[in-house]
Amino acid sequence: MMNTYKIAVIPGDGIGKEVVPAAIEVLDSIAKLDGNFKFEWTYFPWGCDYYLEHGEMMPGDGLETLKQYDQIFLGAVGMPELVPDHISLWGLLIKIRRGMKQSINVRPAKLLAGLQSPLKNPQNFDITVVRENSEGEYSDSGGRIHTGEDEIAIQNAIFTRKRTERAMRYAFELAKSSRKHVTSATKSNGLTYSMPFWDEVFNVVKKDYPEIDTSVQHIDALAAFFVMKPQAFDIIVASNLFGDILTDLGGAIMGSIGIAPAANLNIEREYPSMFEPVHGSAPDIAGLGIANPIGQIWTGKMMLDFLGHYHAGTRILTAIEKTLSSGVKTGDLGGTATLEEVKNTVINYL
Ligand SMILES: NC(=O)C1=CN([C@@H]2O[C@H](COP(=O)(O)OP(=O)(O)OC[C@H]3O[C@@H](n4cnc5c(N)ncnc54)[C@H](O)[C@@H]3O)[C@@H](O)[C@H]2O)C=CC1
Ligand SMILES: CC(=O)C(=O)O
Ligand SMILES: [K+]
Ligand SMILES: [Mn+2]
Repeated sequence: MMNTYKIAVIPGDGIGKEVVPAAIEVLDSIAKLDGNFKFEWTYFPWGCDYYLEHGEMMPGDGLETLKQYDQIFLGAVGMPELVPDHISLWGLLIKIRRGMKQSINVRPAKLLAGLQSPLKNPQNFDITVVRENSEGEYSDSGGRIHTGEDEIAIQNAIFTRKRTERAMRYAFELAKSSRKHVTSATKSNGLTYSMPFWDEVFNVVKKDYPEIDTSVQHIDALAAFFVMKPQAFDIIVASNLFGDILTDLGGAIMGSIGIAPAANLNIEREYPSMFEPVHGSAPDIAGLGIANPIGQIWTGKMMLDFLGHYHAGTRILTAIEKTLSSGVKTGDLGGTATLEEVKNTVINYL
């Protein structure tokens, strides 16, 4: 039976507009080769250009519109010289994550064939960070009062038992089909309420998974271990901000944040999930045709996995590794290839 997936496409800003069409070409190629499914792409021009014209990042009924699609494929958001980042991200990216109840963000990092990690002697690491994606330190609770010397900024971090537990349970479920280890990223030595709570919830949840080994690390030490011994980790569960920071580091130890993929999941499948790479809009290289499309392409593989097309997803990752092994790499990986060359090479290997 031929499945047709209706995908809402939001290239967004900067290099999002370059890497998204490239990844879509790759996804259309694998669909053709596979023969069991195809995509119907609908583009939405939402982002900072839209904001500059309309005063909002997406139309008022944008979330309702998105609910009509099977999944969302997004590039990146942000044009910091013209729109403050908290306006643009909260008006689109974070609005969708929350509005579509994408409470889990899954971000793998593994040593790929053909890639030079900046680590001197990298062991074979394969980590998945499960990031709580709907609350925590990313919060619009707080305020600013007074001016000048008296000025105060308050930013509340919000941790609910329900969502903390949901992220942790997802991590344990992943660990069952992985190497059966979950590490909790904490900081209960410096934060007196949120992270002791996080630790307590972790201790309760782990009792339901006696077959899974666990460890707890403060986020500062964990960041150091990502560099010193990334092979020691399997599944990591982290709060919104800790997971955010850790996964740029995960990209870096693979070779570049330009290759790191991510999936914002509505695990209940009540609303569409959103697939967007770890990296941002990279204004420093936008428009030059030299952005690395691999993060977005690998993100497309995660979308295929979520749709149940594991074989097609594996073929994409294999084609990525063959491309890198053949030396076709963009500048962030020390190569000289353009985005176009990398994309075409991936398609050829497919
Ligand atoms: N999920 C999203 O939409 C995100 C959006 N942002 C936004 O993006 C803008 C820029 O933020 P930055 O902190 O500079 O992070 P960034 O990830 O856009 O860029 C950091 C560095 O990595 C490089 N880089 C990123 N992706 C690359 C790729 N695919 N190929 C080659 N090089 C790549 C950039 O050129 C830059 O030097 C801001 O407006 C920020 O708020 C940042 C992170 C995530
Ligand atoms: C904004 C950002 O970097 C993230 O949430 O992934
Ligand atoms: K992104
Ligand atoms: Mn980030």
